[in-house]
Amino acid sequence: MKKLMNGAQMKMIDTYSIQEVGIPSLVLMERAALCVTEAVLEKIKKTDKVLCVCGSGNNGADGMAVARQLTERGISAEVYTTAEEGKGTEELNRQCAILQKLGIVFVNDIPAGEYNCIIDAVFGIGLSRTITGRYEQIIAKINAAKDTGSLIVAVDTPSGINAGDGQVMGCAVRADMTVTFGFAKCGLCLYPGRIYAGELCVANAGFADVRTIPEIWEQAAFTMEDTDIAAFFDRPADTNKGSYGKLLIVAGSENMAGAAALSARAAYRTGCGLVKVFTHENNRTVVLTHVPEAVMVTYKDTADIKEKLAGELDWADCVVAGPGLSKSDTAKEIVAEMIAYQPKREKRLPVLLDADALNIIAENRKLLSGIAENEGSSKQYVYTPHMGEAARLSGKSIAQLKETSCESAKELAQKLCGVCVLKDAATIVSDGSRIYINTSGNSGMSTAGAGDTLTGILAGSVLAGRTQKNGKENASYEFFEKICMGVYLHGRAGDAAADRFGNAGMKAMDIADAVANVLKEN
Ligand SMILES: NC(=O)C1=CN([C@@H]2O[C@H](COP(=O)(O)OP(=O)(O)OC[C@H]3O[C@@H](n4cnc5c(N)ncnc54)[C@H](OP(=O)(O)O)[C@@H]3O)[C@@H](O)[C@H]2O)[C@@H](O)CC1
Ligand SMILES: Nc1ncnc2c1ncn2[C@@H]1O[C@H](COP(=O)(O)OP(=O)(O)O)[C@@H](O)[C@H]1O
Ligand SMILES: [K+]
Repeated sequence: MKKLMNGAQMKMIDTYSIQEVGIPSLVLMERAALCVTEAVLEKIKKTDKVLCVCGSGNNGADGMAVARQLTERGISAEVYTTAEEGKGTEELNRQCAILQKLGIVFVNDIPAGEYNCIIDAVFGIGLSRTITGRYEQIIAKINAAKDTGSLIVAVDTPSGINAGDGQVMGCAVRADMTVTFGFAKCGLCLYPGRIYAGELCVANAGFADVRTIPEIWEQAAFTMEDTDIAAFFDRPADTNKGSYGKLLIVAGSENMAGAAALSARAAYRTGCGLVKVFTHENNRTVVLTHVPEAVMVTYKDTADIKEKLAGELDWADCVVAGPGLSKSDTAKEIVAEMIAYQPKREKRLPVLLDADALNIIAENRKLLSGIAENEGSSKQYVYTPHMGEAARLSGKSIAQLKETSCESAKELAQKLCGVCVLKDAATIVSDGSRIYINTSGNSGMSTAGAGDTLTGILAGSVLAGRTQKNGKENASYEFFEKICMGVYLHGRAGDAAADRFGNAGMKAMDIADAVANVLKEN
């Protein structure tokens, strides 16, 4: 697990390192700049010309230090700065004075086509308002240079991108690479900031260890990495299929079989012990053709559907409900029964609600209050809305949700009394307080059925943690973390499917099957 910081948290880390621990500001800056210099040297030729475009804050000071370090290495590096003499930060004034003594050239324009590489050091985490006027022109000139083939390397953040939410504050530099300090910033993992950042390189600038400072560490968002996968999906030798959980998938509707098949296949590929599909009788052949390992429980009409479902809920260790379910009266009855059933059970059943189950809830607020009354703090419900479904659940527009995705996921989790997986190109998971930002996946996953595979993978992830080497439930990971891991694994499976079939040609079933490859390789 890797922490992600916003601008304010990073500022606290900066201040703590300097004021509490006593690491001099210029030492941090020198190390930060060295990381940029090394990254640039890997990308350019000895004869290339570099221009460092520096603002009047410490981001600009970093840029000046980079100009000095490149000059030391024999590279032609010049500086353009917006800072008036003596009016920058203390560090900037120091860096500027050194450059003047060294005779480094200061220029007064950013001509397109003249420099092979431009270092964007206009704004970093100190960007505090919408960019207009002179700064807008500077950013336009950096982008124009990019269009003529200059390599653009951003220092800490692409200038104009909000480090917290990834939004463009008026305009922003389109970098080829961003060297960011200490921690990846949330805004460089969220869209559109993630695109503006280009290749992201997280550099160790020597900040003090902040793991013991809850205001920073506990509050920070996080993401998963490949190195986390093995621990979640550990499979001890002395186990049987019951050790990996019994999953009930309530999905599909009359002649809608694909969603159930995708979810079930993905669940098995994630390591589920036993998967039962509860669906309309007409779907039996299709589901079994794709997942012969599945157990089928089918219905033809609503006659005894409640009793049938209750029996299966008793059997299950986890339930997925909603993919391909439709909004028929039968589907509505199923969702209502599932919610009414929870308080009757001694042990709370993890219930993952997706697609039409969410639409049914959005249209019937009584169901929501049913959940709210019984859930308390147990948080066993997981909701997986895409932006359209989230708009229906929250009453916000899709544009609003995208601009405030972290806050929106948090609010939805609170409102729905569970864990919200707000699906998008950068999926956010929240339990109402914590924020997970997903960094895996690709545009090939924008394909029908990709969400159905997510439900199976999430269930697999929840159930994988059931067993530890001693046969007891794995308490090392919280329910919320298991869901975050499922989201990460889904994206990695999408990446593996794209490696094999390409972004355009891959399809949802490829994602389901590729989970096996990802688990095998990690
Ligand atoms: N030891 C350290 O401290 C270390 C710091 N590090 C580096 O410092 C960076 C943070 O530096 P920072 O805090 O000085 O902020 P920075 O990003 O340079 O911007 C502030 C300036 O921009 C201005 N401004 C803001 N918005 C504006 C707008 N829309 N339009 C116009 N102006 C605007 C703002 O003006 P003001 O609001 O004061 O009027 C101020 O002048 C960080 O990202 C990293 O690169 C690393 O070297 C590690 C060690
Ligand atoms: N560009 C992308 N990058 C990363 N993940 C993506 C991208 N597009 C879609 N996804 C993921 O694929 C899934 C699509 O789900 P959803 O929209 O519910 O599809 P469907 O309803 O067709 O099954 C989500 O988990 C989403 O995060
Ligand atoms: K910058």
